[in-house]
Amino acid sequence: MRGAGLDVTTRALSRSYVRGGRTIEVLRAIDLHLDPGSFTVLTGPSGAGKSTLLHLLGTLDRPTSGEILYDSLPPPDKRDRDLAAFRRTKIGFIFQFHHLLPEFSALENVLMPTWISGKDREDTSWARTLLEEVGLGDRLDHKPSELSGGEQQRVAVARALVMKPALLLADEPTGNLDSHTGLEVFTLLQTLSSRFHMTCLVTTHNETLAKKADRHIAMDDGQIR
Ligand SMILES: Nc1ncnc2c1ncn2[C@@H]1O[C@H](COP(=O)(O)OP(=O)(O)OP(=O)(O)O)[C@@H](O)[C@H]1O
Repeated sequence: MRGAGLDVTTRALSRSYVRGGRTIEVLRAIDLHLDPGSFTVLTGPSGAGKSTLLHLLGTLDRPTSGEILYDSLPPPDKRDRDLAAFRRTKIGFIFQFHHLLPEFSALENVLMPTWISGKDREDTSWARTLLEEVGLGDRLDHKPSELSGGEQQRVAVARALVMKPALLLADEPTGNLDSHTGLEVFTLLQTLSSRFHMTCLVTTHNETLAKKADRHIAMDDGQIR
């Protein structure tokens, strides 16, 4: 896997919503830098703006003002197709709920992003390697319902890595897991970030996990504290 994590910089990144004639400032002029290959945990109370920040960094949403630079460049914005390709090839996502497709096996779920990118991107041997990396080499043919919660989240981790992303965004990846399994999945993310030199930003409400990261950023009320 390519060993080049993405360098991510935000400048005065802001996002607000207008509701009932009132403007809600969810992110307030955030200046953030993620070094290539770094592993950072983001904590903060509910409503602090963590998910909103991850959505912006993942180009799933656009800032109201300010900018995000990836390796010093803005993301493509001229044509949505270019932006979708940028997102698909550079960024991996993991969410609290794994969103695996129930009709498909673990291996097929991992391959899914490659199918969406075009059949020529399919790389079954890489998908198998990833499932081995996450400890599921003997569960390739299992459907999600035949896997434990922790195993399902491991499949989601392998799926997030199949396109060899340079940036991995994980929004409460352990939020739905018991503390032991959550620690295992968190440690796995740290190991993979280091092995593949992938820039990682992980949100959690778990302070014990936050202490294990190289870097811990705390957010409150739309700002970094
Ligand atoms: N589409 C929207 N319209 C209006 N307000 C929104 C919208 N999306 C998010 N918000 C508001 O933005 C604030 C931040 O939400 P966000 O989901 O980023 O918080 P969070 O820190 O991830 O919280 P949690 O830890 O509970 O997941 C909340 O007050 C939320 O209500």
